[in-house]
Amino acid sequence: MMDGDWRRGIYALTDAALLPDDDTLLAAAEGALRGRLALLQYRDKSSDETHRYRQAAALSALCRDFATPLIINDDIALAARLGVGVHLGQQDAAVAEARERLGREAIVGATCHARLDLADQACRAGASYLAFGRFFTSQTKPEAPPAELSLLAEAARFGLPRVAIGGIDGERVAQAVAAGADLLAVVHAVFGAGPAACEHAVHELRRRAGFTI
Ligand SMILES: Cc1ncc(COP(=O)(O)OP(=O)(O)O)c(N)n1
Ligand SMILES: Cc1ncsc1CCOP(=O)(O)O
Ligand SMILES: [Mg+2]
Repeated sequence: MMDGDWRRGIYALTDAALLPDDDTLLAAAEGALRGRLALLQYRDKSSDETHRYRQAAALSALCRDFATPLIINDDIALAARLGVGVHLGQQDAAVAEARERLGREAIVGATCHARLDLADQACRAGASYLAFGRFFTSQTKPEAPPAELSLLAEAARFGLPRVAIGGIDGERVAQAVAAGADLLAVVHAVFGAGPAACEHAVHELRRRAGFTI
């Protein structure tokens, strides 16, 4: 059981290609949670709602055991059904809609790519955190628009936690933190080596990031 601050630390995103079935997904997520995540995101692009609900509900129960917030990618209705947070990109529903449907306390994250104007809009619409990137080459989403790390310092003006995403691994995590990232959003560096390696992967990212608690 952990009861940490979700605003600073490692933010792991699941990946349906790396974690193709329920057992693998849950074993990997449990390992990552044992390594002490700040947040866990369920990211699954399939259109099978039954499959998505089943997996997200299982992750929600697991996250409750670790007192770690679960975030659902893209899908406000699924987040509302489970009573958890949501992450929205520029092609997804509006942050204001999520805030209205999920309530004041919910974590609502927003993708801002490399743009401070998008961060300003998300902030005004009630976002809980602002995600920037991709900062490095990403195996998971190579086509994501690139961003410079210097953007993170400029984004301090919004007073919200700043998430860095895209190619973050053990070699790069300290650079992202030094540039101003509060949360390091990671797919491959946590889930790329299989369920048995996830706990160590998160510990190692935390150590290299300088997160001591
Ligand atoms: C923490 C975090 N940051 C960025 C994203 C990307 O969201 P989006 O631009 O909507 O792209 P998809 O993830 O939906 O492909 C994210 N999911 N999480
Ligand atoms: C969803 C998303 N948005 C920008 S990069 C990315 C994927 C990050 O995955 P990885 O940590 O494997 O580069
Ligand atoms: Mg999206």
